[in-house]
This record gives sequence, C-alpha cells and structure tokens, in this order.
Amino acid sequence: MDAIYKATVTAPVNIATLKYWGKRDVALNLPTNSSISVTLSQNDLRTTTTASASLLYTEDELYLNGSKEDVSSKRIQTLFRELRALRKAEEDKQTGSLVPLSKYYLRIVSENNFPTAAGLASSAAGFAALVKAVAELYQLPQSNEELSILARQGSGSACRSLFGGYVAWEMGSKADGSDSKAVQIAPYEHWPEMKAAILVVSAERKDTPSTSGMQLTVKTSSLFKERVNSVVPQRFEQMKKSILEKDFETFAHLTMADSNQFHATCLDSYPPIFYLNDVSRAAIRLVEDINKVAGEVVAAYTFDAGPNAVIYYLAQNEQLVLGPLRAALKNLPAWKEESHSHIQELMSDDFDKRWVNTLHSGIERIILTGVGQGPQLSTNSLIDKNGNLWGSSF
Ligand SMILES: Nc1ncnc2c1ncn2[C@@H]1O[C@H](COP(=O)(O)OP(=O)(O)OP(=O)(O)O)[C@@H](O)[C@H]1O
Ligand SMILES: C[C@@](O)(CCOP(=O)(O)OP(=O)(O)O)CC(=O)O
Repeated sequence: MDAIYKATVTAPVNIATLKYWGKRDVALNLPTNSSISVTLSQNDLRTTTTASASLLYTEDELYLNGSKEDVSSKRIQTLFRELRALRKAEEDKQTGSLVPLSKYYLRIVSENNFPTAAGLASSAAGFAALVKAVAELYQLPQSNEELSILARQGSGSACRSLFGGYVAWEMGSKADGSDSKAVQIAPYEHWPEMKAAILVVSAERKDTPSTSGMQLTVKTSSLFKERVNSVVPQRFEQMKKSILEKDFETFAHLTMADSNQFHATCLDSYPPIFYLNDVSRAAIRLVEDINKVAGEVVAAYTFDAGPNAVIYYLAQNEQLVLGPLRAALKNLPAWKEESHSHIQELMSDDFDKRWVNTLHSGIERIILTGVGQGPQLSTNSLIDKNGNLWGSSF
C-alpha cells in the first residue's frame, strides 16, 4: 500500500501591541509599517495541524474543524506552491535519495481549540501552523524567519506566530518582500511574567474584515499617513526597548496609545470603520480605573479589528487587575478554574459602576492566559495511518 507521510505541529495566537494596519503591496502582503506582538500560551489557545502527503490522494485538501475548506484561494495556493518549490529544491539537491513528496497531493487537517473567525486571531495561528506543519513534513532546512515570509502571504499577522515570546515583524524595503519577515525580540523566558486577559465581547461577524478595512484606511485616511511616516517608526524602537528592559509602564503606555491610534485611523477612513463598541469602551474605562486605584500603570488594553479587549498585565499585579474583573464578571465560569479560583473580587466606589455594569452584561467569556512559546512538534496526529481524519473514513 502507498505510504502516508505526515507531520503534526501546534501553533500559537499572537496579539499585536504595535499594530499592523496597511499594505504597501497587496499581492505579496507587504505592510506599510513594522509591528510588534506578544505570542500567547498554547495551553489556552492553539491550532493543531497535521500535514500529510501520499500517492493515494487525488487532490489537495484542507479540513478545518472537521469541515472541508476551499483551497482555491490565492493565499492557500501561494503557500502550497512555494512550499512545494522549497521541497523540490531539496529533492533536486539530493538526487534520488528523497521521496518526491513535492509531486504528491497534500491533505491538511487542522483544529482550533477556540472559536474560528471570532476576532481571536485564528488566521494567525492557522496559517503559521499550516506553514510549519508542511515544512516539517517536507523536512525543509529553512529557519523560522524564512518560513515567516511564507506565513505572511497567508495572513500578515501569521508571520509573527512562528515565534514564541515577543516578536517583531520587520516591514522590510525590498520589492519582492524577501526582507519582510518576523524576528524574535525576546523569548518567552525573558519576561514570562506577562499575562493577558481576553474579554470576549461577541462572537458576531466583525464590522469590516481586516484585509479590506486596512486597504480602505490606506486609501482614505490622512491620519494614517502621519501614523506610518512618523509615529510608528519611533514607537517600534521604544517598544522593543521597553520589552528588552522589562519596563511594563512604558510598554503599557505605548500599547494603549497604539491601539487607540489604530482605531482612530479606522474612524478616519471613509466610510468610517467601527471596531470598538460600548462594551469595548467600558473595558478601556475600567482599565483606566484599575490603574488609578493601583496608583501606577498595572494594566494595558489593546483591541484588534473587533470589539474584544486584550488586557496585558504582570503576574505580580494579578490581584489588582483580575480582582475588579472578577467582581464585574462574576457570572463567568473562568473563575472556577483552579488556576484562578484564588482571585478575590475587588470593587469599591473608585470604580465607576457604569463600566462595571456594561461589562457585566456585554462580556460572554474571559480567557486568562499569558505569554507563551512558539510552534511545537506534536505526536497528536489528526490523520490516521490510512490517511483518514481520526474518527472518519471519508
Ligand atoms: N487552523 C486553521 N488552518 C487554516 N486556516 C485557518 C485556520 N483557522 C482559521 N483559518 C483561516 O482564517 C479565517 C479566519 O480569519 P479571520 O481574520 O476572519 O478571523 P480571525 O483571525 O479569527 O479573527 P481576527 O483576524 O479578527 O483576529 C478562516 O476562515 C480560515 O480561512
Ligand atoms: C488589527 C490586526 O489584528 C490586523 C491583522 O490583520 P491580518 O493579518 O488579519 O490581515 P491580512 O494580512 O490581510 O490577513 C493588527 C495586527 O495583528 O497587527
């Protein structure tokens, strides 16, 4: 019987603290500015992807959360083509000694352990996992930096999920995009105390998809020009320094300012794009109150292209940050988990009840996580020895 060759990896979500928003080349997915993110722990949010190749297969296939996906999109086709070309180069180098996997069809099976397309960066983890799994299957010699150039073409933010810890996507300047890649600023171990609380506001479809939203901003916003030309280049250096020096206060100020400016450029687009809603704004106000009560900046909010808030804080300030959140969101099950059952509710007249009440009725889930590692090899294959998805026989 024809063999099934396979490899399985897991990959993390990342949430930007300096936002990517704008493309200078749509076909190659090249950004108008560099960006920075924190990779989140795969204990809480992860994509698992098994890539396989076999002479038994009759077409390229991708299964996501058990359903067959269309692989004809330009993004997926580009990834398949480029990964195959890299494998072919190895086969040509080592004439005859490698199985010609580049000529076989691919079957890729992927699962996200969190909601897909709900503003939780599933596309970032998903495309990073896909590239890494096929690279493993093909035994490619390329480094994660080189693989990030491929993942970028699946989804820009995906390039940053090739690394753990603190990651920069350097925009690069070459027309072919060969220097627009992710690099690690610092590994997880450098600043493992960084935590993140994700307030899931709503699982409904977002206002405008990021891909088209950012193109509208590039075309119509005058504030955007100021942002990419003078604000971000400075912020990029300052934020890198704050991470290397583990200076939370500076990191937090820059993170909040950058989220605010990204959303300001959305509002400055025409027609305007609204990602934040009343619940998002209540989260911003509560973080301000938390910092006021603490007497220092202990929490930083950031929002992607949707209403969900991500609040970064350090482990040592867990009670100061999570106490008010527990009081506001006491109805949510997350607090019962062993790792967070010790958090005490913290509420006083210093917290404006308007924000507390809005959050209480508007947040449906809280995910408590923190900085984590990059993609990992896994033995939990999603494809059995006959090439079938576990539990199905096609
Ligand atoms: N595990 C995966 N493997 C391959 N592709 C995936 C995977 N997960 C998500 N995707 C792709 O990403 C798309 C969802 O991306 P989308 O940008 O709409 O949402 P999101 O990334 O979850 O949210 P956001 O970008 O707002 O944070 C899916 O429709 C699918 O095409
Ligand atoms: C607001 C953001 O999350 C935008 C992410 O945009 P995508 O990476 O989803 O866009 P495409 O490259 O078109 O796939 C900011 C960020 O992650 O840096």
